[in-house]
Amino acid sequence: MQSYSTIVSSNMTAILLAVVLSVLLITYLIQRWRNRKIHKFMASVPGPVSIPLFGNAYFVLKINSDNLYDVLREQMDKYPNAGYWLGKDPWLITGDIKIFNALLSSNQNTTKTEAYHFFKSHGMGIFCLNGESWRQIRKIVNPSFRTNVLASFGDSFSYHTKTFVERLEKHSGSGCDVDLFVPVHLCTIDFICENMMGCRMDVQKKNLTHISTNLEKSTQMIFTRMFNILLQPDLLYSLLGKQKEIEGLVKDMRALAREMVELRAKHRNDIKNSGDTAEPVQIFMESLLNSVESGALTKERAVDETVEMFIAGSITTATTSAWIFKILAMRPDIQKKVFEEIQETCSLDKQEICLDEVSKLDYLDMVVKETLRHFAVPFVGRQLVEDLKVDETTTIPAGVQVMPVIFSLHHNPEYWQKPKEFYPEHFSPVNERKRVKGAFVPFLSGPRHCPGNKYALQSIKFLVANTLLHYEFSSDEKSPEDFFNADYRILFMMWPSSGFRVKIKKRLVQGLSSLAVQIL
Ligand code: HEM
Repeated sequence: MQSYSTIVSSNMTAILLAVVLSVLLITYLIQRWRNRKIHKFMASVPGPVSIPLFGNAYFVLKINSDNLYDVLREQMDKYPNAGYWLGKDPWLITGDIKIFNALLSSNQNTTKTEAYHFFKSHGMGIFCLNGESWRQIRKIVNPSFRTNVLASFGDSFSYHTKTFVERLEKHSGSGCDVDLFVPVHLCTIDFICENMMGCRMDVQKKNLTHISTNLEKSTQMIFTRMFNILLQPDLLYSLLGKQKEIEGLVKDMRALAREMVELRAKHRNDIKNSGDTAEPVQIFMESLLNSVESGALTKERAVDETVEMFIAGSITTATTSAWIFKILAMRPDIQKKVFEEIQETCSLDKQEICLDEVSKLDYLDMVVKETLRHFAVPFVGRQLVEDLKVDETTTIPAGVQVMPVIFSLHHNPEYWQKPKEFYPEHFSPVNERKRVKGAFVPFLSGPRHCPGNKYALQSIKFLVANTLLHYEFSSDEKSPEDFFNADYRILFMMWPSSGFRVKIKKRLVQGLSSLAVQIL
């Protein structure tokens, strides 16, 4: 027979358990009631089966940085506009143009999802900031991309492109494959350092390849972390030694950024002391240092912003340019057309294509845009802080996290004649006029669009056109007929799993054959 005290103790345990369960149930019901709009909305959109408590977290568990694109593409095929519960967080993953347009034009819903915080390992700047801090820095950044500022970059593009052409020389004619990413990236880093920060750092001449390869590795680590729940807690990340590893990878890039802030600050002082009162061109670093002088920003924040601009401006333009060289190598027909346009449009006796002429290369412009259609930033993320009205029948409630999937919109057969092919004619003037607004958004649109969009197009076209004057590109790799279903990994943008390998040969065209030699 059970003693009195045992009976009392087991009754107490049962009561305690009932209280705990009741509290949990009541908390759950209150939460559910508070979030009833979200639950109602999530129930109204299709999506994969959700398991109680875990939701669709199993969907994230199977993702790693190598299969991220495959998993997302497969999900988008099944559910072009779907709700996912990732633990307690409601997500809408969408390729719907109406949602894109409503979200991107919203002045209220500019807050990025929490996953962006993992980029703080690079630096806590404009890319990760939200609210007032973001607005403040955006005001500093915007003037750096005005037309008069962009027009002042010609000499710098020319100087660093000559170095790039010179560095390719050792690879030309060998018949061997060369992966172009690092050489192109060093060149776009040189562009950014001079045009945004006002410092000629000559990373190509100093052969600072580790700045590029380390940035590739740290970015890969951040993307892996974003999609691996186990790596997300800061403490665990540090204990596993990952935080130290990433800090080691970004150390020299941050040192370079700090050096540029110091160099430019000294340059400003020297000018002031010399009595020169001429107004300098308002490049990015000038605006940044004005804010440091006025006390609006600390010097440490200026270093963070310099790092962000360095990364945002260099890796994206390098990926796009490297893609173009690869596409031209795989598609000699397109390469021939681009080169013929250069011959017809530019006065080659100067042995260089200047910025003005670059802006007249319409077919090259179409090739760049088609490259961005296929291989742009694949998706972005926004946390709704206010209800988002999409149309008369649909409002997405505050609290939902929205992931607009750009590659899905960019391959939607409703907007593209040959969605899976590489077809520059998608951007012919006739087709551009016919296209629905918002169907092509490699730089997004609205208040949080990419401020570097015009600079990006200008620098990519300058580099590609001037390189084509000297070299022809070829490849043993066949151009995929279906780019949508090819193999990619994701590092800010889409990267070919097979790398950016091409063969390079000096171009032998009458009147041009000696150009590379003269430039060298
Ligand atoms: C082909 C080249 C480029 C592409 C495809 C591209 C694309 C994008 C996209 C999609 C975003 C939004 C990211 C998000 O919200 O998650 C963005 C933001 C940004 N981009 Fe670009 N970008 C390119 C080049 C550049 C260049 C050359 C610069 C600077 C020189 C630049 C500076 C920035 C900055 C500062 C942001 C953050 C803006 C903000 O949050 O307000 N980008 N870019």
